[in-house]
Amino acid sequence: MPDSASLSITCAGLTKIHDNGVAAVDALDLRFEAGRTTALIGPSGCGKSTLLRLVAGLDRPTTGTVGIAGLPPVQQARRGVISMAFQDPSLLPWLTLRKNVALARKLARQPADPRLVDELIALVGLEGFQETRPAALSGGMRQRAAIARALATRPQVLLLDEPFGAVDELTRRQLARDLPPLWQPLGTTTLLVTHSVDEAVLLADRIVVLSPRPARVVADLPVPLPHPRLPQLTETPAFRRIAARALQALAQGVGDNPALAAQ
Ligand SMILES: Nc1ncnc2c1ncn2[C@@H]1O[C@H](COP(=O)(O)OP(=O)(O)OP(=O)(O)O)[C@@H](O)[C@H]1O
Repeated sequence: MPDSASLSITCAGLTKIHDNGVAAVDALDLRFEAGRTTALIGPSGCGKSTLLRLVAGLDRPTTGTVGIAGLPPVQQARRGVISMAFQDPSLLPWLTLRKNVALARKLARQPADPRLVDELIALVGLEGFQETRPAALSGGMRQRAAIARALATRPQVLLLDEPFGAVDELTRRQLARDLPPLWQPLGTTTLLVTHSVDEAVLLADRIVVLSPRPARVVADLPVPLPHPRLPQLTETPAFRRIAARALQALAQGVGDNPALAAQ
């Protein structure tokens, strides 16, 4: 049972033209169901991060709206229900790993929960590094720390922007297996930006494929595979079929020959 109400996210006519005139997101109409995980994939520079920043309330739309359970993102962010983990994790250098993760709860005005903090650190494979400062962690370890920090508030909305970019392939697959069971019982609505089609299929219930800039929806694919998704699932025909469809849609979006992309 979810221990918090799930929140859906609705983008209506969402358009973002940056101050330099670059159109990053164009009239997107998308609804992300409460409690589901959606992977956003698309070519580099197509506007994925911009979309995530709009949903987080870090950027304002040029036109159109984002609603999280009907409220503007900024308002939901103030309630502390949104968590983010970005590719470039901004851990506080003077705090230990444990304190960095614990700080998230403090900032969200939630009571301290040392057991949860240590559980999350272990889950992302950083047991033994609780007292280590960020400078002594590798890039991939810092990214995993950022994921633990994002989960420490038990968020209702979780925004992950290429959170595994610097993590090695085996660890990525372990995280893809271990993380969803952590946020699913909370009813967390998760958006994951990734460049890896396999990661999208492993983690998500749905894959939205975006076109080159400005981002438009090219394909909207369900991922009807049961959880937990063990690493060996990537070798199964069902998995490969979904991954091939996502790749094909990506290639179609950039105007490539879909027959080639599917091979
Ligand atoms: N603050 C900004 N000001 C001006 N232009 C921006 C800003 N942020 C992003 N852009 C531009 O908007 C476009 C989309 O960028 P965005 O970072 O959203 O793409 P992305 O799909 O996340 O890229 P990648 O996959 O390479 O991380 C790019 O052309 C980028 O240069």
